[in-house]
Amino acid sequence: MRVVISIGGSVLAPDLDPQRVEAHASVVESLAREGCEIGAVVGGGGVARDYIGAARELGANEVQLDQIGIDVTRINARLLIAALGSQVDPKVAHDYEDAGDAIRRGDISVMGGVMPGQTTDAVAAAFAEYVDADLLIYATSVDGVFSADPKSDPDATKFEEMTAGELVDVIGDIEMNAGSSAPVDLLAAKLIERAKMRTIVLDGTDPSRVEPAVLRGEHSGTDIIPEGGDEPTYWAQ
Ligand SMILES: Nc1ncnc2c1ncn2[C@@H]1O[C@H](COP(=O)(O)OP(=O)(O)O)[C@@H](O)[C@H]1O
Ligand SMILES: O=c1ccn([C@@H]2O[C@H](COP(=O)(O)OP(=O)(O)O)[C@@H](O)[C@H]2O)c(=O)[nH]1
Repeated sequence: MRVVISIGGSVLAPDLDPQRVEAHASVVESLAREGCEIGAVVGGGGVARDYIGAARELGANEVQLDQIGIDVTRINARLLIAALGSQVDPKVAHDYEDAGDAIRRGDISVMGGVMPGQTTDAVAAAFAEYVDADLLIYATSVDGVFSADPKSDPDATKFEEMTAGELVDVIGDIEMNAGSSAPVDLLAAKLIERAKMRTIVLDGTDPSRVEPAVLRGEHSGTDIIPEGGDEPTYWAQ
């Protein structure tokens, strides 16, 4: 089974805690031992937002701010690489071809951002489509996709499952400035829809939640069901 795991910066590196990074790396290594081929995409987290905020005050434009965000995602990718064993490609992949080559060689490949105007959510979706992944996982700071932002709307309800088209509708109104927060960005949602990619959005603050989701489809987040896609297959079956 080939899986792309997007690890939000907010869950990988809300602060610089080596034990947390190690815990995420352990999950990735454990899945690799189970025979999964793995691509990981790492976000920028609070550090990216701090840099973006400072540079915005200094007058940088949105593309320049995105470039700063990309740099931070790649530093976080290096952190994850440092925690992964010898099975990882030691280079942060800067494009999908390099990432795909690493996976074909049998390595775990780690990416950060690639270009302005999007977030690592879209990188993960494009990476998953490029390598024909069986599953795309978003390990983020909320346990799934809600009808509205659960941090600001107490009446928001969680979708246990939804189509990619419904996902596009729910997140379509969220702002797209550098550093903005959404469980999955709009471009990612469109790519998931186009690729008919089976996708799970879950709470990755506890990294151990990723493994049962990948191996058995067990999680409490949101399943994004492809319209006209294949039935889910799990490695354990
Ligand atoms: N409809 C929604 N459903 C779930 N989360 C939402 C929604 N709208 C906005 N959010 C916000 O999206 C954020 C998730 O993104 P973020 O914290 O940037 O995670 P990551 O670091 O994984 O990218 C959460 O803080 C949550 O409050
Ligand atoms: O391909 C990319 C990936 C990231 N970013 C920028 O880097 C920031 C941090 O990345 P991301 O939002 O994915 O981090 P996370 O939300 O996971 O902390 C984004 O807000 C964008 O400004 C970008 O421009 N292009």
